[in-house]
Formats: sequence, C-alpha cells, structure tokens
Amino acid sequence: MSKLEIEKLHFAYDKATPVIKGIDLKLDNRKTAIIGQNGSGKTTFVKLLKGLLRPDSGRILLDGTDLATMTVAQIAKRIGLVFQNPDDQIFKSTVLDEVMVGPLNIGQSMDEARASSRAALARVQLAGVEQVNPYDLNLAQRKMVALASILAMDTPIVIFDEPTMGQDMAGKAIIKKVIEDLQAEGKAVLCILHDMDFAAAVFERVVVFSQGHLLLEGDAREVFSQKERLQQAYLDQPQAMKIAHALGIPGNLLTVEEVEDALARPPQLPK
Ligand SMILES: Nc1ncnc2c1ncn2[C@@H]1O[C@H](COP(=O)(O)OP(=O)(O)OP(=O)(O)O)[C@@H](O)[C@H]1O
Repeated sequence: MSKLEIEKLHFAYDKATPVIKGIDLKLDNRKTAIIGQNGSGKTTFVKLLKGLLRPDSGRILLDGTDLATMTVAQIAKRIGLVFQNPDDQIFKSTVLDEVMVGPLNIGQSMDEARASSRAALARVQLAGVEQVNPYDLNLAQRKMVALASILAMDTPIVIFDEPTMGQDMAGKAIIKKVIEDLQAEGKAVLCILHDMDFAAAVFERVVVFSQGHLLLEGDAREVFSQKERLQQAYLDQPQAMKIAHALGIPGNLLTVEEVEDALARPPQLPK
C-alpha cells in the first residue's frame, strides 16, 4: 500500500491569513474520513496532497519521497483526486472521452484507456451512457463521471472531496461500495465529508479539522463519541449515536444497523 506522510504542513493563500496550520498526519490502511466545518481547510489540504498547491513549509512524503521533488505527471499516476464540483473536472463532449482523459494522460494506450474507462463507468452504474454528453446528465450523474475518471486511472491513493453531496440513497450505496472495493484492492482512501452518518457507516478512521488545525483523529467510534470536542468544531455526532444515547443504549453505536441489533437483543438485567 502507498504511504502518504504529512509533516508540520503550513499553507496560506494570503500570508496574513494562514489556512493550514501545522498539520501532521500519516495515512494508513484504514479508510479515512476528514470532517470539519466550512472553511476549516479540508479542500486546501487535499489540494496540497495532490500537488495542486505547494506548502509554505512542512513536507508531504509519498512513499518516502518529498512531493515537492515530483512532477505533476508522477503525482498523477499515484494520487487521484475527485473534485467536489464535477464541473471543475469535466470538459469533453462524451462521457467516454471524458473518463479516458485521465488514463490517457498517465500513459495508458488508447485500448487500455477505453477498457479501464468502460469498467470504471460500470462500477459507478453508468454503463450505457458512454456516448452521451456529460452535460446532458444530472449533477449526481456528472459526479459519478468524475469519480469514474479517477477510478480508471487506478491510482494507489484515491482522495474524494464530498462524494455524497447531492447523491440519493442509491448513489451513496454505489459510492460506499466503490470505497470498500478500493480498500479491498489495497488502495489508500481519504475522503472529505459533511455527512456524519456516511462517515460513521463507511470509514474506520476519522480526522477532524478545525480552523486549519487537526483537532482530533482516531477510530471512528472513539472520535464520534467525543461530543464536546466535536461541538467545539461545530460538528454533530452521527444520528444513530444520538438516538442510541437518547435510548440509553451503551457502546457509542455508529450506525442504524448497530442500533437495530442492540434493540433486538434481550435487555441486560442489572445484577
Ligand atoms: N483560492 C483561494 N484563494 C483564497 N482563499 C481561499 C481559496 N480557496 C479557499 N480559500 C479560503 O481558505 C479557507 C479554507 O477553505 P477550504 O475550501 O480549504 O475549506 P473547507 O474546509 O474545504 O471548506 P468547505 O467545507 O466549505 O469546502 C477559507 O477561508 C476559504 O475562504
């Protein structure tokens, strides 16, 4: 598995207003969610990881090599970033041509790019729309096209910026499966999310950003159980955990399924 290590990272768009303030983080083999209120620096952080912005100080090591010494092409083969807004990414006039851009850019042959792009479209349930103009699809579908274009590149690290925004239950289920399959394939997955329920249901590790700092990080259950610290970052606990607490169910449950299981068990009588 590819390793991404972030050391004492600092960044400001404008020197007077620092945005990333000394972040240290190592990606490991756990699926990792980044949460944090609007403007806490999440998107800026992942743009730094992808080499789209350069740190003011600190280092990002990709498998031990400083990202600052790598070319855009070298980074593109190793790190895929699915943008929050697909329209920042889409510019071709057919879905297939659009998805093929990334694979062709990183050196896949025409045949390889066509095959990997068709397979990626099938993974996001868009088989059959290859010849459609992406702008004849709705926003949720365009987000899937943008996701497919990154999947087709088969990078060892995949970063998502708000993949579930604007997706219905079916779309979220597709994204959940994609993320779980990527992990099963040995890839590192990092995902910015506002949806605490999705983060709790899908991710093993949660990183909390607050005003450019890393406020909390750890296993999802442990992080989401820290209600007061989350409130400090203007974040809420997952719905299932709040319901479980309201019902007096112990154990900091993360998902509706865990609550259902707890309710189905016979009550524990006090000894
Ligand atoms: N291109 C830019 N130029 C100047 N300032 C920027 C730029 N992009 C973001 N910022 C500022 O940097 C700060 C962090 O923004 P960023 O988008 O990284 O936060 P975020 O946590 O991803 O927010 P959101 O959840 O709303 O996407 C904000 O104050 C934002 O206004």
